[in-house]
Amino acid sequence: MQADNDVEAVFHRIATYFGTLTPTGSISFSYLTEGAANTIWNVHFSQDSNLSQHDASVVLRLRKDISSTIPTQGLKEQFEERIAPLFLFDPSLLLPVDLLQLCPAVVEDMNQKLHHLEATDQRKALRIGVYHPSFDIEPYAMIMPNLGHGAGIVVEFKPKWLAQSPSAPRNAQQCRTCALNALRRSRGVSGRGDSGFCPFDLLSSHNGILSSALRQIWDDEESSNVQPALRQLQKLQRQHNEVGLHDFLNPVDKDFSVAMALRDCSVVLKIVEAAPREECRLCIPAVKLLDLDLKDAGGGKLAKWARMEAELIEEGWYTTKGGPTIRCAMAFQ
Ligand SMILES: O=P(O)(O)O[C@@H]1[C@@H](OP(=O)(O)O)[C@H](OP(=O)(O)O)[C@H](O)[C@H](OP(=O)(O)O)[C@H]1OP(=O)(O)O
Ligand SMILES: Nc1ncnc2c1ncn2[C@@H]1O[C@H](COP(=O)(O)OP(=O)(O)OP(=O)(O)O)[C@@H](O)[C@H]1O
Repeated sequence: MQADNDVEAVFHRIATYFGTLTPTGSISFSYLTEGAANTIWNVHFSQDSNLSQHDASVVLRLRKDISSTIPTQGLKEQFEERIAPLFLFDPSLLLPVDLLQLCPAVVEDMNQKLHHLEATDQRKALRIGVYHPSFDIEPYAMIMPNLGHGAGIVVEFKPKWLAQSPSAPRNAQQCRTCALNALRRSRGVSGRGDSGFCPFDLLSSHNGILSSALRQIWDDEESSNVQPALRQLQKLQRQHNEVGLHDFLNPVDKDFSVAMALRDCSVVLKIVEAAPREECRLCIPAVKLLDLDLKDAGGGKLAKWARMEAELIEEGWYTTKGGPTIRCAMAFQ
């Protein structure tokens, strides 16, 4: 059957990724998780496969059929041209990402799995109803190492805005992230960008402040490896800082794609038991930045950014203190 042959061809392409030209056994995919724009799938090999030692060691990332995503091949080119050069100081912060050609049957199977997850209440309510484009429209996925594979635990957070918005009032008491979190909490909504701490605390030279922020995401004092990566991210955000209300309202000749990507990426930390003679109980051998896709200002995004910034300014979210649930570092400067 053609569909089986196609799936076999995908299997061979994934085997080639691992340097194996004659794979045995079979391959399957299981849903791992998803964000607003992409779904993430574990890659499994049957026990009798000569690739079984690689079971769940890589993931596939498929874009969703929404106006804010662009073809995966173009996304990869943009990443290589615009994002990778920003991280030459430490390329290990980025995950190696490759393109993988899928086939109609695999894409269809994954869409059916999303439907099944919905029918069995295993897909978050806010993600329901969005699937992948058909193979004709999007033949590629990204393939990359699974950060959750192997020993240790994985902790993830979004640092969001590590530089204040250029259009925040001079007398601001809250940073861009805390101001938006306060607005959203007042409306009973919050997303992954609300980690429960002020992003500036992540850059604090005061150990107690840093530890207390990080304890919102994992329950230990170890933090030494995290700040260099965050400082670099802050530096890059400052270099790409044309993201004020004036910029969004006057977008001609402006490019927000890198600036807004730098403000919406995730930090993933791998945490493992330290060797017995180490000072700390745990250590962080890997810090990675995920989801640095360039942001497309189309599809209503530009209007959203302008509206959000205008609301924060006009409704006074920058200038009020956050209240009992938000402790912004700016209010303590
Ligand atoms: O607008 P923000 O700052 O809330 O960021 C959005 C994120 O919300 P967050 O605040 O991190 O919970 C939002 O994240 P979640 O929905 O919380 O996973 C998306 O990352 C969204 O980007 P896109 O639409 O997928 O390109 C993000 O939108 P843009 O960065 O593209 O505006
Ligand atoms: N290589 C990976 N290994 C393990 N988990 C991953 C990997 N890549 C992504 N994930 C998980 O999948 C989630 C969603 O992935 P990703 O951030 O790429 O989606 P997105 O739709 O672009 O996110 P957003 O909601 O920010 O737009 C991540 O937050 C992370 O938990």
